[in-house]
Amino acid sequence: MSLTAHSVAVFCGSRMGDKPVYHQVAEEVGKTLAEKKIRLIYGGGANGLMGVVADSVIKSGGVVTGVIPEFLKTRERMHDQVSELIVTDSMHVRKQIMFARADAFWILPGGFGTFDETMEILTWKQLGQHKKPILVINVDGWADAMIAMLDVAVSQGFASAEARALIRVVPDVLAALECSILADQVNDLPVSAL
Ligand SMILES: Nc1ncnc2c1ncn2[C@@H]1O[C@H](COP(=O)(O)O)[C@@H](O)[C@H]1O
Repeated sequence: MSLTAHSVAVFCGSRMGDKPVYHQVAEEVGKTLAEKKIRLIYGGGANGLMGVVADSVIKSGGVVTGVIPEFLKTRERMHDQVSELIVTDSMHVRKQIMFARADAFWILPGGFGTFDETMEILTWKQLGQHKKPILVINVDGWADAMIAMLDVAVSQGFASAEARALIRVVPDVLAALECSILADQVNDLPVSAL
């Protein structure tokens, strides 16, 4: 028997990006999570695509946990309408809480912070620290270059094909949902391990 995730961490931009389709898909992600009664775990800001996803979940009657470090409360405009807001004293603790609370990770268009979060969650999986699904929603090819970089690491002998298979690229939100199946999970990482 397979179970769909109860909570999904969405990593995406704190900016809007340059294409309307990014905004549209971020809204669709929020609506879908709310309709499927899946809790959104995210970075807690109201800016950019992050804010769009959170607003969309809230508008559709869903549940949102925002996790934001104290030092980013102003810069990322902390969202004050979320169901649960966790303010951390560091970026590391934010990442740890988001990791621990999520059953799966969805990656939407974003910038350097999104890349960092994606690589970290992928490398933790490569090191056997979790088995949670990681899905890149490749909206209008935004992730092509990032995926190409992973493939180059494999072709140059720096990563295994097995490790490359730990992150999946999907075309849309529906596919991400279908791939977000609960896997056996290794115990959550203690903060001290980061
Ligand atoms: N180095 C980082 N590690 C984790 N998360 C980060 C880092 N830098 C920024 N972030 C957060 O990621 C999201 C999205 O950032 P974008 O650069 O807009 O993709 C944001 O909440 C950052 O605080």
